[in-house]
Formats: sequence, C-alpha cells, structure tokens
Amino acid sequence: MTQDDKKKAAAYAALEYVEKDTIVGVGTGSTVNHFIDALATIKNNIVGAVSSSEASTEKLKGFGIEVFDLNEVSELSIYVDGADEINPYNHMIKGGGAALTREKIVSAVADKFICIVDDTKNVDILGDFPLPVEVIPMARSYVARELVKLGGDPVYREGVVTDNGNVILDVYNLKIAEPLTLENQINSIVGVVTNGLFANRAANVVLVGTDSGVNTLK
Ligand SMILES: O=C[C@H](O)[C@H](O)[C@H](O)COP(=O)(O)O
Repeated sequence: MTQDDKKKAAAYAALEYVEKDTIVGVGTGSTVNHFIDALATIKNNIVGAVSSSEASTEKLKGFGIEVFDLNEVSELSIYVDGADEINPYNHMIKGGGAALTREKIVSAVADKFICIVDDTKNVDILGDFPLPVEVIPMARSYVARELVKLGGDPVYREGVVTDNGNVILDVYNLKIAEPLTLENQINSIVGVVTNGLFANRAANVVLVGTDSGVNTLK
C-alpha cells in the first residue's frame, strides 16, 4: 500500500462518524481531500460543511456541498482533519499546508475531532516535523527572536501567505516534551496568531491507515 492509499483508507473510515442531517467540520490537506471525495458520496445525507480553508471550500463546492460560514453555525458534532505528526496522547502538529488557524478555530467549535492519518504520522515525541507558527507580517522578526529563546530554529516560509493574510515561521529542532505548555507559551508571544500545536484541542478519535487496514485509537 502506498502512503496515499493509507490516507484514503483512513479518510473513508471517517464516514462512519458523520451523522445524518448535520453540518460537518472539514479540515485541509491531501488526506482531507480524500475525505471530501468520500463525503461527496453521501452528500444528500448531510446539510453541508464548514471549511477550514479556501482550498477545501473550493473542493466542497465543486461537489455541490453547501459551505456555511462558521458564524452561522453554533455547533458541529465532528471536525475531520489530518495531521503532520500525532503522539500517543493524540496531541498533534498541524499546519504543513498553512491552514492551522482556521483549522484550530473550526475544531474548537466541534464536539469531536476525528483525526485521519497514515501510519507515518505516528510519533512518540512531537517535533521532528517543524512546528508552523502563523504570524502577523510586521511581527515576523520579533517573533522569530522569541522562538529562538524557546530553543527553536525558526525559518520563514517564503512565498506563503495564509488565507488570513499572514506569514508562517516553521520552527525546527524542537523536541516537544510538554506540548500543552509549549502551545500556551508560543501563543503568548505578541504577534503570534496561532501555532500548529493541537494539544489543548487534542484528537478524540484517530483513524490510522496501515498496511493491514485502519486502526482506531481513542
Ligand atoms: O495546514 C494543513 C493541515 O494542518 C493538514 O491537516 C496537515 O498538514 C496534514 O496534511 P496532509 O493530510 O496533506 O498530510
């Protein structure tokens, strides 16, 4: 099985968590693209979706799935999204596709975060994947200096502007032993919009695509 086959298997397994006549929270990325394909097969059973990026919105609309503004929606039973890394406590690093802020906002509204990954994303300690941090452009250098004080090596992701008009710093060489603490520390730096640690908002269910099928972790 290729990595993409495993992503697809995990994505289709998430359909089991979609409740009839509800609005579904939808993440961003290559794994979620498979989930949107899957959602299209049952589109007549759902009311629509709330999306975490312009890219996912476009794909959802392409299938004729109605996309609601989050401000029109007071509850979501599930939010389905991928991750760049996930640890045994279901803490994640996200934002490889620069969609972390909207992902964190939509997932905050949902009762359950269903994480869909292939088995290359499972790690014991987060941090081999550089941690994305979304930053207000004028604060970029200041925030980078503060991230160095926290032990990381931030690198400006050149040429990338987020859907919110901000920039991304990818922080290398962090061994993240305490994800909750680090998430809060980085969020308290002035100029940071969001960081890609999802520890305060961990996954409730993890569907892992493997060579031998999809494993469900809770
Ligand atoms: O900003 C992007 C998101 O956080 C993605 O969920 C994450 O990067 C995983 O993406 P993929 O499913 O393409 O590996």
